Order: sequence, then C-alpha cells, then structure tokens
Amino acid sequence: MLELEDVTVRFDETTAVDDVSLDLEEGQVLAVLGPSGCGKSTLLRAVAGLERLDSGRITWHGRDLAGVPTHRRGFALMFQDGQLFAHASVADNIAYSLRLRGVARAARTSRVGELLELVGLPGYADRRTTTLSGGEQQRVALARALAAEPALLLLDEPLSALDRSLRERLAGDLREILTTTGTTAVMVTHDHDEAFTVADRMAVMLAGRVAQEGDTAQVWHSPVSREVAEFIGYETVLEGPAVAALLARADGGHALRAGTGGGTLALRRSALRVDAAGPLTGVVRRAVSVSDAVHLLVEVPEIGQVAARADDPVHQLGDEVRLRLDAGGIATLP
Ligand SMILES: Nc1ncnc2c1ncn2[C@@H]1O[C@H](COP(=O)(O)OP(=O)(O)OP(=O)(O)O)[C@@H](O)[C@H]1O
Repeated sequence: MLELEDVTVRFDETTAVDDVSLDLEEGQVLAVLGPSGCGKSTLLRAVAGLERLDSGRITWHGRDLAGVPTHRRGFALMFQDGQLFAHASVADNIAYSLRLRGVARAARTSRVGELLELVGLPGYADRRTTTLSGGEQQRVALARALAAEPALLLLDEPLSALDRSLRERLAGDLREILTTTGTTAVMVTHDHDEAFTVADRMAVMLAGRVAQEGDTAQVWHSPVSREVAEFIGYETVLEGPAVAALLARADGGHALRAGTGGGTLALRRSALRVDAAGPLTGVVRRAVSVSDAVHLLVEVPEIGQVAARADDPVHQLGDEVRLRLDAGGIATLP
C-alpha cells in the first residue's frame, strides 16, 4: 500500500506540493486531478523518487521510501509522450525491461505477444515505432510500462497528447487494462472525465493541496467546495436567493427539495435541458454547437445566468427557452 503523509515539496519560493496526505490500496487506481501548475506532476515525481521531499514521508507497504532511489522502487513511469525508443521495433521497446532482467528470448517474445494483445495491437511486434499513430504509440508505451510488472504504475497525463475521441476511447481501454491486470496506479490528469473513467479514487489538487479525496463517484456527486465543483465540471453555482428561486420554480415534489436546505447548489450543464414543458423560463445569451448538442448560457430571472444544454441548434441569441431540471446533475455544496 502507498501512503503519503504530510508531503511538502518546495522549489525556492514555490511550494509545489503543500502538506499532502493520501493513501492507496493495492489494486486501486488513484487519479490526481487538478489544473495546470497545481503540483500534480511534482507529487507524482516525488512518489517516483525524482523529487526530494522538504517534509513528510512516503511509504510503500509500510517501508519509508526516503533514500530508496527511483530504480529500486519497483515502480514504472509513463509520461504524456510515451518516450519510446524511436529506432527500435515495437517488440524491442516492450521487451526492454525484460531484457534488463535477463528474461530469455523465447519468454520475452511470448510476453510481448501477450502485452500486445492486452493493449489491442496484436501483430505489431515488428513495426518501427516511428510508423505508429499517436494512439498506437501510447498503447506501446503502456505495454512497455506493464512489461516490468511494476508494483505501482505512475501515469503522468498519459492521454493528453491525443485528440479528444481517441482520448475517450483509450481512457476506457486503460481502465479495462489496469483492472484486468490488477495494477495499482496513480494517474495525473487535468481532465475530469478521464479521471472519472479510469480511476477508483480521485484526489482533486488545487494550489499544491488536496482539496478533496475519495471514491471517484462520491467526489463526482458530492464536491466539498465551489472550487472543486467548478473544476470537476459543475458550470453553474447558485447561492442564496437564486437557490430559493430555483427551488420555488422547480416542479412541486422535486427530488431537489429534499436535502438542499437553501445552501449552495452546483449544477452540471446536463442538469438544465431545454424542454418546452420545463418549469424555468429564460433568455438565450450564448449558444455554441458541439458535436452532439448545443451549449447554451441562459439568463433566468431571479436566478441569473445558467449553463444549459439543448439537443438541436434551433435557438438564437435572445430567444426565450424553457428548461427542465435533472436532479442527477445537481450537487448541494456544504
Ligand atoms: N524544477 C522546478 N523548479 C522550479 N519550479 C518548479 C519545478 N518544477 C515545478 N515547479 C513549479 O511548481 C509548481 C507545480 O508544478 P507541477 O509541474 O507539479 O504542476 P502540474 O500541476 O503538474 O502542472 P501541469 O499540468 O502544467 O504540468 C509550478 O508552479 C511550477 O512552476
């Protein structure tokens, strides 16, 4: 089990990682999610033994890792760009750690075959890595990292160099591969959807500190602060009279009334959908078409501007629209 206790890493005036405590059970995947510059890569590098701690400690199965060099930790690292050996074949890239460990050729070949199956690239063994697409390169990098059977796999933005649709697909595959192999992993990402798809647990990091940590679904549905909510995709936050106005207009026995207690509400865009029979009325202030929907900003009297979603692009600026509420996309902030 991995345990971080009050870990701090400073660079001169900057406290990149500020008193962070986290733990991870064997076989689990933890996503460290946060905006650029929040310290997540530094945290990962500290676990890998690539950054010195200013205070705190990191233990693995109870053993303090201070003084244990990177190559003796038994962890594997995979970065954004995969960093494959450009002029070697796919098989040689994947077999690299096996060769270092003195695994015999036949066993290496068979293991490479298994790993290529696992990452969805059967038959790619003899390809040069320079002839692969970005997504294929990331799959090979993952196979190479898994070949060493690392006690812990550390992934730093493994999918961020890829285009969106590929990223979504690979995130699903990554989840399946990590689960199938029972790999314990920490993945750093700035993409909340990716964190949700891949990880069992999620730690949201803001300005060097862990703002919230927990089960992925729990963090997703119950953010503890406005900052966390906004970072994980709740685009509208309503307080005070706006909440009262929303609840007053929502359908009579709406699930929302229970548990809200007039506090602060965070709403995902998916919580407010254009629906001719919806209870809220507002005016469209912005409309942006995306692949399968239209993202709207709607001004609702007494509530203010809210992010909403429409299924078709028929709405113009200034149009009046009605909105329906979906309680599944609404969280009550403490
Ligand atoms: N070697 C270093 N020397 C000085 N400052 C550093 C160093 N590495 C990181 N920092 C600073 O520490 C802070 C955290 O950096 P870090 O790379 O961990 O953030 P991050 O969350 O991974 O960001 P990104 O998503 O942009 O990679 C930043 O302010 C960065 O400028």
